[in-house]
Amino acid sequence: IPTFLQNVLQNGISKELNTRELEIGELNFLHTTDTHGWLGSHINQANYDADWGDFVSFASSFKRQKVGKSRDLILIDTGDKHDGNGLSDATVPNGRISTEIFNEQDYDLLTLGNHELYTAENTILEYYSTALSQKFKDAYVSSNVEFVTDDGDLVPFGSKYRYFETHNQNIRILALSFMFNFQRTNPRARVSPATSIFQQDWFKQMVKQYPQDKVDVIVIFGHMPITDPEAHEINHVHTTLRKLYPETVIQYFGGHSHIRDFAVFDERATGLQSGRFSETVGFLSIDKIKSGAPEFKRRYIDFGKHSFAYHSGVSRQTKKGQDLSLKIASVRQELNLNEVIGHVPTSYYMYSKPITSKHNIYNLLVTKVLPRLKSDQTDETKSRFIIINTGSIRYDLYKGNFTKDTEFIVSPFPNDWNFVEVPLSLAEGVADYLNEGPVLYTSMAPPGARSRKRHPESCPFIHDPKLSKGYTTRDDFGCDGDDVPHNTELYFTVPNVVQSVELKPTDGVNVHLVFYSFIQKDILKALNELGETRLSGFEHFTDRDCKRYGGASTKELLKEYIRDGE
Ligand SMILES: O=c1ccn([C@@H]2O[C@H](COP(=O)(O)O)[C@@H](O)[C@H]2O)c(=O)[nH]1
Ligand SMILES: [Zn+2]
Ligand SMILES: [Zn+2]
Repeated sequence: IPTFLQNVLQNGISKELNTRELEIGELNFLHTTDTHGWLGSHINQANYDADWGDFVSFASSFKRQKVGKSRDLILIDTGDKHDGNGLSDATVPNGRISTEIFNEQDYDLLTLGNHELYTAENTILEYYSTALSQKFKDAYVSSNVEFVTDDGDLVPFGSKYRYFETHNQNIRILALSFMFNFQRTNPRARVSPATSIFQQDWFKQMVKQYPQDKVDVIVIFGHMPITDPEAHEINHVHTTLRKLYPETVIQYFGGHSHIRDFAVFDERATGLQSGRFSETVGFLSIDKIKSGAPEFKRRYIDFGKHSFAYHSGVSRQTKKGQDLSLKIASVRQELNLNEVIGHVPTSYYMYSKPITSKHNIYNLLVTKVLPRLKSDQTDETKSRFIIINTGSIRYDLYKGNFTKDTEFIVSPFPNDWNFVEVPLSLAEGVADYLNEGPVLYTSMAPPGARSRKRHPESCPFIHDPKLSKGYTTRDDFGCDGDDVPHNTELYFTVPNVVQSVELKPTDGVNVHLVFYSFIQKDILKALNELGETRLSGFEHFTDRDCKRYGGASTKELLKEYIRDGE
């Protein structure tokens, strides 16, 4: 037994982790979200050093040792399982092996995220290997997403809802799951607005069959942020549900915005969101469920071996967990994810260094990496602007080995480059236009900024070099949600887009504006609005004016830059 666990077992406290026991209630939940293929642990970050085998072990030991036979535990995931790590992205199709590994966890409720809907192959894989699987056919719920069959028929993506009773306390649960209003689905799926389901026959029938007196807890889990200052989707859902179930306890589990978050909806309803990239396991408990005054407790557990051992009281993996960790290690070998391509001389950060810093990753991209882009479709004698959305970069680039895995971690998307030839006077306004507008898809605004509208005041800054760097979370219950205090990360704002500009002195008035096909609609909107105000007799640009630019993806360019050195 490691010394730290001996301390825990003898004294009930963890000096090393500086944490305290979880407050177990009648009904308990462990929640993951936005894992994005991070099933093989964070090799560079000691506090997130657990892999999926450790997590599977933890959930079963925690249930056995801490929850016991008199209380209940429900395990939930809220989607986004692709795009962000070599384990999912280095296979064809993307997720071929990581889906099998992920599905080893015994989830009671699970659903899909938008990353299961960008490509048809991911949607088909998710539908057949998970939603329809023998193991998850009851647990997989999606109330507002449908799958399009080979014949073009629309069928529910899993169950529309799930009603069940817990084993120990016989708590009657009614669970529904909502995807945010995602508009970029491939043709094999359809997402309807969440609130539209309240008009549908199956929903009305469900309310009739399971009215308030037959339900103890409503669980709404889905790929939708629990704090949504722009669209308020979850709040619209809550308003309707509360009318139908005025007294029932409602517990939300959200995702998509990648933050640790907890929100109080009313005295009988709260929501939990559990971060991203297997950095967090969210814990939530509800006590006094039938008293009319339920008590909610929440905690954000770091996805690390020490945290798991402390909270389960067991430091050894289960046989199943051990086998899974061995499988993950061998899949990583098979996919050559540890293959060293180059050396990163210093770390580059997304938001813990200002964008003007030479340690900021966007700064590195626009000054050193994007200028390496070469078109295989058009001449390159013209001046050019290369614009990328900051949301396309997903993780910090750490000092040390740059491996095959690193490529996918930093920039997982195989985005195509397109371009449009435009007057210089328009091109130079596009980035500012997009940055002054609303959030472009998910920008990589830092976690604090994404919940700041709700909590303008932040938690006390922790500066203790002995602690690991990480989150200091402010939520509706205050500042004590992080299971382990971290040395607070500094956050600087990140714009919607960044650009690399190459102006050639001999050039005419037209330039090439190069961008990811993913943001073409936004580029056209910017050009057309700027054109209308800046140029007389302006004619709108359309998709037909946008041509393929070709050339290597950002992930390739970054890899080559690191391999070649400065
Ligand atoms: O091809 C793509 C696909 C996605 N993105 C970026 O990712 C987010 C969505 O990721 P979540 O994990 O669902 O938040 C999207 O808004 C884009 O910012 C991309 O750049 N290219
Ligand atoms: Zn996500
Ligand atoms: Zn998402």
